[in-house]
Amino acid sequence: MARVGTAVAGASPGTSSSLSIDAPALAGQERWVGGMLYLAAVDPLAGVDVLGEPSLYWDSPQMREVVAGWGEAGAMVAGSAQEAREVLRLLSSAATVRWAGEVPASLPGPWFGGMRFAAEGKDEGWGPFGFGRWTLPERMVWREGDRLAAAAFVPEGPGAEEQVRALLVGLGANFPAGPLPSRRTAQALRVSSSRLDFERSVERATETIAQGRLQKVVLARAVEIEGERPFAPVDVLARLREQNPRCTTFLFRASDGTAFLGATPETLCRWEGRELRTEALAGTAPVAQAQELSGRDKERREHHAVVRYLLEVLGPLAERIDADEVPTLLTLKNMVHLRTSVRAQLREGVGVADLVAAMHPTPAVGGTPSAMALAFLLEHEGLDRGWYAAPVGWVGPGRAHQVVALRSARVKGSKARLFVGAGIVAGSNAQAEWRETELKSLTMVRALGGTEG
Ligand SMILES: C=C(O[C@@H]1C=C(C(=O)O)C=C[C@H]1O)C(=O)O
Repeated sequence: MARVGTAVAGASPGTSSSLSIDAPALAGQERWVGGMLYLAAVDPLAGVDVLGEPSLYWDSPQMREVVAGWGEAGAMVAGSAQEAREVLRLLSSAATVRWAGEVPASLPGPWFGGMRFAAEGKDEGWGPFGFGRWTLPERMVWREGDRLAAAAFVPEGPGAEEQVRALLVGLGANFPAGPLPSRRTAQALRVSSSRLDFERSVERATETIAQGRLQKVVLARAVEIEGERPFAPVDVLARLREQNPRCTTFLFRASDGTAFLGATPETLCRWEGRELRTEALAGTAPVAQAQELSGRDKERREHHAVVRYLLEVLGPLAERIDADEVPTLLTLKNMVHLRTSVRAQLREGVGVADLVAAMHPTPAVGGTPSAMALAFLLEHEGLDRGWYAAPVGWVGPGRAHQVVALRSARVKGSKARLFVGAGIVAGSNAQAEWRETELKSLTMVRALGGTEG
């Protein structure tokens, strides 16, 4: 059963969940009071200097969405994929916030969170994240057009509006006007990952593919990283957004403060009313080989597995689907991907909960046939992916933006566990796939090490 937790004002993640109710029972009711104001400021992340480390960050330059959040006014927890679907359905249909005073013209969220890639997992480090968890920040600051707006949320109850006003007064008076000052604290990293294990799994995958039981499977591995000093998530975020302007930079905090952060190039769904935007992103080469990428047979097969899948699963949910006829190149800092943009006009009543349930995991992170690929991963990958490669993002009434949590790491103190994967099809070569995952790891390694690279 999905649960709703309300936290006391000012509480940090981990002190929530005092109230436990059946999430669907909330539908149609207003349980939080929100208030807003505009700030004379330019960078939501700059709030770190007065509010401390944020509990969430979301920066999608493509959609012009930038949000930082502090504290937790409420949390919704899901213990399974079915519960995650219920929570997403609830948050995308019910107005959970009653606005006191001015109502924002547009607002990402206000619920932010994510879920696990798959149900099973043994890595205790993922424990505090739960299967799925979405939070309503106590204070959030976001870009609305050319201005920054700030909101505060408090559980509905006596005195709630006064509490909201007090929080807003504090935000308006103290929020730094300038951008986050750059704090370039480069540090040496100890990096380790088992090459032999990964290459063996790739070989096992190509054998299974040769036997005809699988067409594609995306194998991932973890990279263990240790810094000389504890990582400062804000500094890592600042570098991620600067170095990856075409990606969505994100941070979510678990109940014990562990950070899950990254800069992903892949959108799972941007949903608004009847409109859906999604994409197939698969097929990778170093920037220097960009011109050859579109012509490579192996890369094209990896890519087309995703396009076919999207058209197939979206078919029953859409009245109309438009996809690019040929993939284009998406150029990132040090690699290029094949990308096919897909837009759909959805059937009445289809929302983000249905989209996530139908689409995740796409063969960009799972494989084909999907069930076979997932069974293969469970048996041979030897990795608890946790929230890596899973849908993370924001949701609110009638709108949501979910990305695929790639190029990401779980960070606690001076330790980080980073995740990278690559699509395996017939003809894949273990050494080349290792090199591809090394390339993908650079996004996080550079940001954690504080280097420009
Ligand atoms: C699995 C990852 O990336 C995915 C796999 C890709 C590929 O195999 O070419 C490309 C982009 C992503 O869909 C990752 O970054 O960890």
